[in-house]
Order: sequence, then C-alpha cells, then structure tokens
Amino acid sequence: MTPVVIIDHLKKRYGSVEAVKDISFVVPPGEIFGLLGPNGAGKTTTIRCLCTLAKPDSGTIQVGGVSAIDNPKAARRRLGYVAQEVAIDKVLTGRELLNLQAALYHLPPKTAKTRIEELIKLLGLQDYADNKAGTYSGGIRKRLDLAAGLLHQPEILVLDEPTVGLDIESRVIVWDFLRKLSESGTSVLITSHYLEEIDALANRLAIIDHGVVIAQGTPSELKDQIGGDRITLRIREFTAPEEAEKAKTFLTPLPFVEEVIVNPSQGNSLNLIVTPQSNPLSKIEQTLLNSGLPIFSMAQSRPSLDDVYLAATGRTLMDAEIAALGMRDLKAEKKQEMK
Ligand SMILES: Nc1ncnc2c1ncn2[C@@H]1O[C@H](COP(=O)(O)OP(=O)(O)OP(=O)(O)O)[C@@H](O)[C@H]1O
Repeated sequence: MTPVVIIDHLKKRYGSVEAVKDISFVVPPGEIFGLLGPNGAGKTTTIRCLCTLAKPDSGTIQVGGVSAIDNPKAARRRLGYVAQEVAIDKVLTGRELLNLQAALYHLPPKTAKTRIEELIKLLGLQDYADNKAGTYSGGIRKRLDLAAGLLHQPEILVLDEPTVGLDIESRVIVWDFLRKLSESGTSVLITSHYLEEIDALANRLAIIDHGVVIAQGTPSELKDQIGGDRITLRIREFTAPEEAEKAKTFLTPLPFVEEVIVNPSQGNSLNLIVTPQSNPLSKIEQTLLNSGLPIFSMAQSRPSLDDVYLAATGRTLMDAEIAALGMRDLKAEKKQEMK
C-alpha cells in the first residue's frame, strides 16, 4: 500500500543551527508512527515542514501522493495538525471554536454540523462543548484540539507531543482515542520524548538525535537488534563499591554474561546484559551464594527503547534531555518563528 507520508532526506536550518540534518521515513496507511527523541532533536521542525508551516532547505515531502513543498494547499487538506500548544480564544465555547475551524476548512454547513456532533461524541466532549474553552482543563482542551484536527477527515493526524503536561488519566484517554483512530484507517504521526508513550502506541518509530534518524523499525525490531536481556541486581540495598566490584569479577566469566556495569547513581547496583537463555537468575544466584555474597533484589527485563537510544548514542534519553534544555534559547526561537 502507498505510504501516506514519505519524507526523504529532509534538511532545515535556522541561521547557524542545523535543526534537521538528514531525516527520512515513511508512514504506512492506518499506522501509528512515532518520532522519538530528546528535546531539541528536530522533531517539531520535521513536522512543521510536513505540515507546510516551515520550508525545508532540501529534501522531499509527500502527503497522500502530493508534494507538500510544491502543492502545500493540497497537502494541508490531507493532514490534520495538533500543535504542542495552541493559543485559543477563551471566550468562545468548544462548539463555537469547532464551527469556526470548520468554516476555515470550507466545510459545507450541513457536513460541518454532522461532523462536529460526531467528533464531540467520539471524544466524550458532550458535557463540555457548550462551556467556554477558557474553563477547560488541559485534558479537555487537548480533546478539543484533536476534534479540530479531524474535522476535515484527514488521511493522517499529526500530533506534536500530545500528552505533555497532561495527567495520567487524560493521557490514557488520548492514547485510547489515537489507537481507535488508527484502527479505523486514519494514520497517526506523533512526536514524543516519552519512551513509554511511543512504546505503548507506535507500530513503527524513528529515533531522532541531533537532526538525524539513528534507528528505525517496530519497537520489538529495535529492541531485538541490540539483543540481550537486562538484569538489575542489588547485592544490598546500598552496596559498597568494593563489594559490587567483587560481584562483578565473579559474574563476568559466566558464559551467558555479555557485560556487567556497576551503577554508582543507584546504590552500586549491577546492570548485566545477558544472552537470552533459560533461567539466568538461578545461575547468577548460585554463583553469588558460592562466593559468599547476598542478594537484596534481582529482576530480568527485555531491552527498552532507552537501551536502544543508549546503544546508538552512548547516553540515555534523560541525559540528552537535560543537556539540550541547558543549551536552548527559547525566546530567540520564538522570535525567529514569528519572522
Ligand atoms: N525557530 C527557531 N529558530 C532557531 N532555532 C530553532 C528554531 N526552532 C528550533 N530551533 C533549533 O533547532 C533544533 C531542533 O529543534 P526542534 O524544536 O525541532 O526539536 P524538538 O525535537 O522538536 O524539541 P521540542 O520537543 O522541545 O520542540 C534545536 O536546536 C532548536 O534550538
């Protein structure tokens, strides 16, 4: 089936900042595709180019077979965009805002009316639609944004960090809605810096770092590629560094152990990467007992998307996030965007 979105070798710079260096991916119909990356990786710039709100320096973008660069109007008809933050008119009610949006899309009044009622119901907005939008909580506000983005029945809904700042309950409502939307045939492209969000939602994803795609595939493909299971082991609740190092020397020679890392930031716990095999926990337990070392806790898990990111970049998403936040001048970016 022809992909709904094809982005090929996209590049975009702001002055001396190369926001997007080389990004390519395709979104198949009816799939949820995730762009995962730390703050400042280039996700928003990529989708601003896709949604025709920024002009790329080079590369191509196709939406439903139409070039978003040569034919932005036609591309816009095929996609719905839910931005990270929207400045809304707080005096109008939700229903009035949807009517306004429908007029902007030139929907015939009868179609608009049916569609608005349908979306109000689908998004559980019946009790709020006639209240002023200024009274809405973040979660209700986001549901209204989703309705507005879907009014013209786009082939793909593009969402920039849709659950930032939402409580867990509202987040789950948004996730469930997006799953249903994709099951009914509408593709979804979502950016997020939350690992769990992309892991829970996306059929496929691209991990972006410093404006380039560093890994791409389904969540399990990416985890399988880096291989090995993870074991987190604590000798004691807070282990002395010498004792953790001692455990490391006994565990490293085990044939199924690929790597042992002592993690000082978590009470000198030991992080092991092991080749998947039967019952590694009991073999580790036996080895430590024979060496006279106790076990406080031990757990085995599959690699996470953070392990994928760590393997590709040498740092965790959280570390990248903290580093990026310290480097950005958000005021200057806002100014540049206004130009
Ligand atoms: N309008 C702008 N003017 C100047 N630099 C910008 C502008 N927009 C983004 N940048 C820079 O481009 C890089 C990529 O930013 P972008 O917003 O695309 O990242 P992101 O991954 O979406 O992060 P976030 O989720 O925080 O928006 C960053 O270094 C950022 O500082």
